[in-house]
Amino acid sequence: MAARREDILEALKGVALPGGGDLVSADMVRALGVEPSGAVRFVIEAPNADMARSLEGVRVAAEGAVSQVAGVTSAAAVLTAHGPAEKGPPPQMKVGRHPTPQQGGPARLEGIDRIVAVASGKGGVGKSTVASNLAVALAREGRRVGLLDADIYGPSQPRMMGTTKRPSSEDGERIDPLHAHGVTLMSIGNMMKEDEALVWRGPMLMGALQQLMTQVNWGRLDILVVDLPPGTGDVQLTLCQRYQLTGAIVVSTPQDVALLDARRAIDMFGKLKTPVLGLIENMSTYVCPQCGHEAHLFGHGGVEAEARKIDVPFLGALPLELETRLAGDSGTPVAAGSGKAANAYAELARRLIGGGMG
Ligand SMILES: Nc1ncnc2c1ncn2[C@@H]1O[C@H](COP(=O)(O)OP(=O)(O)OP(=O)(O)O)[C@@H](O)[C@H]1O
Repeated sequence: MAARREDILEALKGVALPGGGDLVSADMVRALGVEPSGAVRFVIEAPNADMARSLEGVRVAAEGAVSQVAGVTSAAAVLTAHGPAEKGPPPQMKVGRHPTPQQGGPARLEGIDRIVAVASGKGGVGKSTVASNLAVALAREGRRVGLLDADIYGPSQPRMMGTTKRPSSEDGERIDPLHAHGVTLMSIGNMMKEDEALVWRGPMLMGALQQLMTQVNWGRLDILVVDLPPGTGDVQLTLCQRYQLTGAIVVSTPQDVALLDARRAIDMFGKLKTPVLGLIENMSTYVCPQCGHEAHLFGHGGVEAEARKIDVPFLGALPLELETRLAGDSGTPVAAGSGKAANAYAELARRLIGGGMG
């Protein structure tokens, strides 16, 4: 039997804090993740470093309590603390902080009708390419579209959408997003130098995501497309648990290894009760521009067959072509122009709109 979040939280309610109360009533549990294998990970976040140091016994007790829950195969907890408050007002809006507690269940974002996540199991299958092109194609169909690059460790939307400018903030609290190709967009990449590395742990990532979702002046949107990092990590968990998503689109190449990872991503969305709106096969066919020969470098049809097998819609196949890559590198997505790929994206956008998902 799979471990249930409610049972884990119930067990954590039984772990008392030295000053009274328990981990759950004190709202100190963050990033609770349950792997399909039954492995459970979570963060215990103390208000300050001194308190965190005094809670080692509580951490061990929490791991012990969770490991007794039915379906749990292992439990690992990490202690963190809020950092000291920043001195004085920041000169510019700064993204990256610990998340603030959120009351109630997944939240709706004011003024945003739909939130659709674009996900993949494996890296490099073209998820960011699909997210940017889909956003542009939806905008070309007349929708009000936002694009949030939540690929916090490897943001590529500033390059793909051609917006490397730093967004401004009038009050150091709210961020004014950027605009390109008819899309309102925001990426953590716009807040960093291009070659700067982010060395953040789970809570900082979750705080950054929360800021990007709630502190950006998105305005009224028909749809916010969220470009997720590859895999099944903290950002995916936080997004699905904290916000009401319309659903997720999973991108894969037809290759077996990519499909295997895509299945894991689909399984994760199932566990998080986030609907999978459909699968997309990227890098499907390659037509030689010289001789017109059609080749299937990563296989062909695997994603459609998988969609049929797990009974989710197959949203379409996108060609592997040089133009798509060059367009992404140049900052004008291929969907902004005309041609085979642009048509495929337009069709995809219409299908989503027709199905009430765009
Ligand atoms: N259909 C396509 N035809 C040609 N090149 C493509 C296609 N799709 C994506 N690419 C190229 O493949 C590379 C990887 O794509 P992209 O960054 O979108 O993948 P990703 O899945 O988002 O990767 P990451 O793991 O970094 O999140 C990019 O250079 C992109 O231009």
